[in-house]
Parts: sequence; structure tokens; C-alpha cells
Amino acid sequence: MNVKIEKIYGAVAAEKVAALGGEMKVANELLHSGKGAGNDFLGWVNLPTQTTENEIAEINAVAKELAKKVEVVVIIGIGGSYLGAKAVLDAINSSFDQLQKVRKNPVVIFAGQNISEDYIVELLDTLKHYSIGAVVISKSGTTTEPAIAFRIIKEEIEHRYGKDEAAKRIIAVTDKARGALRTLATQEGYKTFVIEDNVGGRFSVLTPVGLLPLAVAGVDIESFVKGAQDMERACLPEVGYDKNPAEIYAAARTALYRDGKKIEILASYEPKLQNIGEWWKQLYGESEGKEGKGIFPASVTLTADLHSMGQYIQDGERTLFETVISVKEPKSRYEIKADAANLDGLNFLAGRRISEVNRMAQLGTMLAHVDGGVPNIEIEIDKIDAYNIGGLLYFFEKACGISGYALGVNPFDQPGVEAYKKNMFALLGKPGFEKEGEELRKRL
Ligand SMILES: O=P(O)(O)OC[C@H]1O[C@](O)(CO)[C@@H](O)[C@@H]1O
Repeated sequence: MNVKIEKIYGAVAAEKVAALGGEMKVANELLHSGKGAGNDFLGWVNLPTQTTENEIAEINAVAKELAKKVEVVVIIGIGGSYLGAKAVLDAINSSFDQLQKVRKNPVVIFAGQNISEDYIVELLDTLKHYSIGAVVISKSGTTTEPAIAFRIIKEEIEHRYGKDEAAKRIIAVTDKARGALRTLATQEGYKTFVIEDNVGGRFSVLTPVGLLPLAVAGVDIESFVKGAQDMERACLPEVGYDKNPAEIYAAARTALYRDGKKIEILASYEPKLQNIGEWWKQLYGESEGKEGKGIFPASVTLTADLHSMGQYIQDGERTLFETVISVKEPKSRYEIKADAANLDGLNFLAGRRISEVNRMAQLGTMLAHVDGGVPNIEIEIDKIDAYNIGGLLYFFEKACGISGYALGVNPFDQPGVEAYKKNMFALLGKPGFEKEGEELRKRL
């Protein structure tokens, strides 16, 4: 991985960024010494190198067993219990995975990430035609969205296969002892995997939360973890600032934020990486957005969004900076052909690869945005595969911890998420919320 920050120097001087190196190092060291805020949630820091071959083998074995039985696996979860697996799956699989006629692995789909009645009914209607199983993922075991979806999918599976067989088609990933899902899993005899107490949801993609769904879908989780292990080593505090990708990225975005750039747009020219942006938004949004502070994380997929958001990025409020994930080499090769009529005038591209056009779009856009007052950070990965994506996700986690400490917040809590939950329960008349419900209804 290469983190290139030269294209921010027009907005913030190189010396100013470099001067933050020491501060980033201190923040990085705090993640390892465990002396910073939220230090009971640092289990993710050394997680990749602590993951054993046996753990990976067990996840693969359980995934294989389930895959043998079913055509479709519904992964139920929300936030950190959903976004990582979704992001990696979309990045690694064919963009048209669900249309493949010859399959080695079940189709993996997601539920519990919304409370849409239409979504659930359409899901149930569609599932009727397939042999199904489920993986339910909730660290707390009490989150409303996945709990509702699981109640429904569990009933469907039990109705179709009976309770005994259902217990072989459902796997739970949850807290080792607490929460309604743990109680239920024990009661029903589900195979379970544990999310350790010291790993928060948005930092859990390298635990069974991410690894199990990925293994079910046939992703090489060994390479995924290996990529994260190598990145863990590359981002250790012992690695000098100049060579430390997480510290460099954290310094660049911190310098820009302190200089008035309040919005970071994560961009990619590969549509397969769109959901990496969704995962990244939770990671940075929940970690940094508190106490009236924090960079607002947004994301775009280019060139598609150049035809929608491009105007704003080029000419709107100058509070933005852009971080581009660029990919050195595509997996495939396709050359544009000459056309005798050349009505579209594109024969000048004949014999050239689509990726070359994409590359020139990227380089041209970067310069246009920099000229328009949008500083640009580039995060370059070699290719989109399990190894490189594993490394990319760990890199973002590490840089997030460092940035959060540099911002002066606890990057590992999310107290603000409770406000909507309280109001929703009050409006739904949940026992214990009667008084709040009355007050809220008056305001509607
Ligand atoms: O895995 P759980 O406990 O269901 O939580 C899902 C998500 O909900 C949140 O706790 C926010 O409510 C996120 O931090 C978390 O990733």
C-alpha cells in the first residue's frame, strides 16, 4: 500500500503535516499501551496476528458444513455486524455473483440492516424457492433491527425444516455470555462464535463477525487475515512515521480538519469498492463524530458520481477533501475495439484498455479537484483481492484509532446512537418508556 499525500500540500503546508508526525506516534503508542480513552475496546489492535490457523480452520469447516446444505444464506446484522462482510464480499466476488448459474458457494444475502416491511416480505417470497440457512450476528444480542429480522427468518426456517434441522442451519455470532441472542442460541443449540468484549462492532470485521459470512461465500479468509497481519506490522508504532501508512493518513486528515476541511469524501473508481465506503463511514463516523467534533465521512463511486456529485465537489463549499482508494491493476483485461463507422468518435481509444480510460479519468479528476480547492489523498493498493482488502481494512481501523485520539475523543464509544433508540421505543410503547412516549407524541 502506498499513501500519497502530496496533493494536499496546496491547502496545508508539507511542514505543517510533517509536524504532526510526533502527535500521531503518541496516539499510535496509546493504542498499544492501552492508556488512552476507551482502552477496554482495544482487542482489534493485535487481533490479526493473534488469530490462529485453528480459528480460521474452524470457521472454514463450519461454513463448509452450512454451505453443503443450503443454496442461500441470510446474514442478519446491522452496523458493524453487517457492513464489513458486505463490503468485502462485494469487493471480492463477481459484480454479478447472484446471477452465476454454476456456483461453488451459496448465495449470501443480508437482512436485519433495516426495518422495511417490503424488504422482509420480498425476502420471504424469494427465499421460498431456495434451500436456506442463516447466520445471525449481534454483539449486544439486543439490537432491534436484526432481532426482528431473526425472529422472522428463524420462524421460516423452523416452519420449513423443523426445530432440529433448523438448529443445524442457523449459526449465531454474539457475546460469549450476555444478551438475548446468547440465551436463545444456548437454548436452541445453535453453533456459535464469540465476539470478544474488547472488540467493538465497527472494529470487528476480522473476527467471526466478518470471517464467517465471508467463508460461507467462499472468500479466502486466510489471505484476508494474512493481509491484515502484514498491515498490522506495517502500522506498528515502532515503524517510523515516514513509512507508517496509518500515521501518515491520520496526520494528513488531522491537518486538513484543523485547517477547516470538515468533510472527507472517500472515493473509488472501482464500483466493487462502494461498500468499503459504507463500512468506512460507520468506522469513522461513530468513532469521531462526538462532542460537537469530527470530520463528516461521505463517499462516492466514480466516475458514476462525477455525473451527480461532481459539480458540488468541483465548485461547492470549500470544506471538503477527498481520499481516493486507487487500484494499480485490475483483475481482468479488455481492450476497446475499433469501429468502422466511428460515429461516437471513440476510435482514438481502439486497442487501449478500459482500465487506461479509468486511470486517466482518475488522474484528470484528481487534478481538477485539487485545482478547485479539494485536497486529495491517494491510498493505492496493488489489486482487489482478499489479501489487499484485509490490509486496507486494518489500515483504516488503525488510522481511525490514531485520528480519534488526535481529535481528543474516545474513538471507541457511540453514546449518540442511543437517542433514536430511546425515542423509537417510547413511540412504540415499550414497557418502561410510557412517559417519554406521551411527551414525544405531543411534539409530532
Ligand atoms: O452487533 P450489535 O450489538 O447488534 O450492534 C450493531 C451496531 O449497533 C451499534 O451499536 C449502534 O447502535 C453499532 O455500534 C453496532 O455496530
